[in-house]
Amino acid sequence: MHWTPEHAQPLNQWPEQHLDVSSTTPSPAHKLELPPGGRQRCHYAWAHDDISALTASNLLKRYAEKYSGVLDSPYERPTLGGYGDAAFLNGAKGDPEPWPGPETPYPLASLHEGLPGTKSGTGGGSGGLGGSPVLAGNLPEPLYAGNACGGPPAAPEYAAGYGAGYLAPGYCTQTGAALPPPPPAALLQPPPPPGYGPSGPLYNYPGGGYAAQPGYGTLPPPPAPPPAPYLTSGLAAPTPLPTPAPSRPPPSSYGFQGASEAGVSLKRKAADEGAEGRYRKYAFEPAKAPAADGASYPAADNGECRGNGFRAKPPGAAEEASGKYGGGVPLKVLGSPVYGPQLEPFEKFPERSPAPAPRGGFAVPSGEPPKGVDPGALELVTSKMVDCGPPVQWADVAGQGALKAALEEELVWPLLRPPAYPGSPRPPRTVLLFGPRGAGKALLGRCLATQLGATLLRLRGATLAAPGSAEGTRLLQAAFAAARCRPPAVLLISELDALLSAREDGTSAPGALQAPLLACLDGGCGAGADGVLVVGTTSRPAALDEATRRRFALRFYVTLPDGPARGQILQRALAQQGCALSERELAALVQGTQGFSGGELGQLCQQAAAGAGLPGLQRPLSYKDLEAALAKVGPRASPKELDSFVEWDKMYGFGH
Ligand SMILES: Nc1ncnc2c1ncn2[C@@H]1O[C@H](COP(=O)(O)OP(=O)(O)OP(=O)(O)O)[C@@H](O)[C@H]1O
Ligand SMILES: [Mg+2]
Repeated sequence: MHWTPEHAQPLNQWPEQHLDVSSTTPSPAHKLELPPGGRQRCHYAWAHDDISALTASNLLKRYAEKYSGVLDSPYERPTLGGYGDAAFLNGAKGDPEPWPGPETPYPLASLHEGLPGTKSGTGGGSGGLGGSPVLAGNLPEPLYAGNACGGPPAAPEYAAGYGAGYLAPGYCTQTGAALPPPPPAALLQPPPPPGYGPSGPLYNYPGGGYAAQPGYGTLPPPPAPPPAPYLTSGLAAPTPLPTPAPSRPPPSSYGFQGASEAGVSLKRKAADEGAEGRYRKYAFEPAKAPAADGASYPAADNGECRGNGFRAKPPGAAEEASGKYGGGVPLKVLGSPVYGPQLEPFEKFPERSPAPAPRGGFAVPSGEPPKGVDPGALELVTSKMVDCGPPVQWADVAGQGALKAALEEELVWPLLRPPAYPGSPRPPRTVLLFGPRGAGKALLGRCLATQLGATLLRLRGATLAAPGSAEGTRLLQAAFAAARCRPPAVLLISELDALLSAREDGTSAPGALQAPLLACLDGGCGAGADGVLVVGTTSRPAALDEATRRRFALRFYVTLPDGPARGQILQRALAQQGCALSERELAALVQGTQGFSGGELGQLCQQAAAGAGLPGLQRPLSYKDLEAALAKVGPRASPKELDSFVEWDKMYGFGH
C-alpha cells in the first residue's frame, strides 16, 4: 500500500473516518504497511494527540473500572503488558520496550471486524471485539484473538477457542464511544465445564452458539457443555452426574399398622424359631408342676425378653406388683402406670380411687357411672361375667409365635402408649380372632387382658342370644356399660356369630342381636370411648356380615397348633396328671394328633384318664391310655373347613 492524500488529513479527523463503527468495509487505505514498531508508535501518537485531557481522564476512569473487573476475576490473566490497551494507556511514554509483535504487517481490517456493531463481510454479525471464539478461530490471522493491536499473543494457556473470547480481545484499543460496557462478573467467572479447563484440550463450540451474542452486555450465561455429538473426536464426553439415589419413600403413617412390615415379619420369624430367638417370652413354658393355687398355667413370663420393653419378672412378681391381671413389670418398663389398685379378684368391681392418674390412651377412665343401664343386668354382668381366672402370659400360649407378636405390636403396644401427638392415629379398640374351635382364641383374649392389665369380662354369644332379643340386648348393653365404667377393660365376646344368626341370604334372623351389638360397638369403642377393648372370637367368620366385620379393626386367624405346639400342650396337660412320656412316645403322640386343636388335646388327656379309670390319679397315665383315647377323640375341623379359614383370612384377615 502506498501513501495517499487521505493520510494527509488532520489527525483529529482520522478516528471518525477510520474507526467509524458503522463502517462495513474497511478501506484498503486503512491498512498500514509500516513496520510493527513504527505503526504502534504512530497509532499512539495519533491517539495521544486527539484525546483531550477530559477524554483521557474519562477513559482512564472507565478502564480502571474494567481492570478492576479483570483483577477480580479468578482467571489467570496474561501479564498486563500483553494487552493492547495497556500499551494504549502507557502510550509512547510508558512503553520502555518495543512490542514483540509479529514480523508480518498487521492488518487493520481485523480491528474493524472485531469492533462491536461492525458488519462483517461474511454476515456473521457482530461478535464484539474478540468476543466470538468462532470468529477468532475462523480468522486467518492466528494471533487476532490474542491481541488485535499488535501486542503479544494471548497467554498460550488461553486457547483461542476457550477463554480468549471472554478476556483478552475484549480489552483492545477502542474509542470511548465504541467501548463496550464492562463484562458482567458472571461472564468473567464462569467455571469451566468439567474436563474443559483452560489447560485442557481445545473445545470447539458450535458456531451458532456464539454468533447471536450482541455484546457483553447481553451475553447469555456461559453455555453448558454440549451433547456428545458436538464433541471433537478424541474428546471425552463430560462425565454425567451420578444418578441421585432414589429417595426413600416417606413413612405412610405413624400408626400401629404403619410398622415396618419387614421388621414385623423378621420379628415374627424370630418368634417362630423358638425359645432361642429374640422373643423367647413367646416360647411355651416347659411343663411344670401344678401351681399351688390350682391354676393350670401359673403365670411365669420369664422369657427374658430383651428389646421389646417387656421384661421377665420373677414368678409371682406380677401378682405382687399389680394384682391379678395386672400389667406389672411390662407396664412399668413402658412408662405406663401399673394397673394395680383396681385389679382385685373379680368377684366384684373394687372401689375406684378418687382421682385415678392418667394411664395412657387406653386407660382413660370415663369417670361417669353407667346411665340408662338396667341395674339388675349390671349386677348380673359384674357378678357372673367378670373373668376370675389366672393371668395368662404370652408364654402360656403354645405356638402362635407370629400371631402373638402381631397382637403385641399392633394392639398391646399402641394401647398402652399414649398418642404421640394430637391427631395421631387412634389405636384399635376391636379385634376379631377367628379359627377352629378350641384353637385358643379365648386363651389369647385372656392373654390380651393380662398384658393390658385390664379387667376381663367374658360373654358368650349363645348365652346372650338364648333368653331372647330383649334380654340379650339388656345384657349386652350392661356388659359394655360395665366395661366403660371400669377401664381398662377387655370385653371378650366368644361365639360372636351366635349373636348375628346370619341367614344364607345374608339377612339376620329375627331376634338376633346384630343391631344392638353394632350400636354397642360404636358407642363402647367409638371415638368418644376409651379404655375398652372388645375381642370377638368366632369359628364361623363367614357368618359375619360386612357391617359387623368392618367394626373389627383387626382380624387375625388363630390356626391349629403345629407339631411342636401340640407337643408342648400335651406335655403340660400330661404333667398335670403326673404322666411323663418318653421322647419317642411323645413324638408318636404328636404325630397321631395332627389336626387337633388345643382344646381337643385337653379332651384327649381327659379321655385317657377317664378310660384308665383313674379319676383320682392313683397311677400315672401311660402311653397306652392315650392310644386308647385316640380312638375316641379326634379332630373336629375338616380340611375343607380349614381351607375356608385360609380363604377368609386372605380376603378379610390381616395375616401374620
Ligand atoms: N395354643 C394353646 N396353648 C395352650 N393351650 C391351648 C392352646 N390352644 C388351646 N388351648 C387350650 O385349649 C382349650 C380351649 O381353648 P379356647 O377356649 O381358647 O379355644 P377357643 O378357640 O376359644 O375355642 P372355641 O371356639 O370353642 O371358643 C383351653 O383350655 C386352652 O387352654
Ligand atoms: Mg372360646
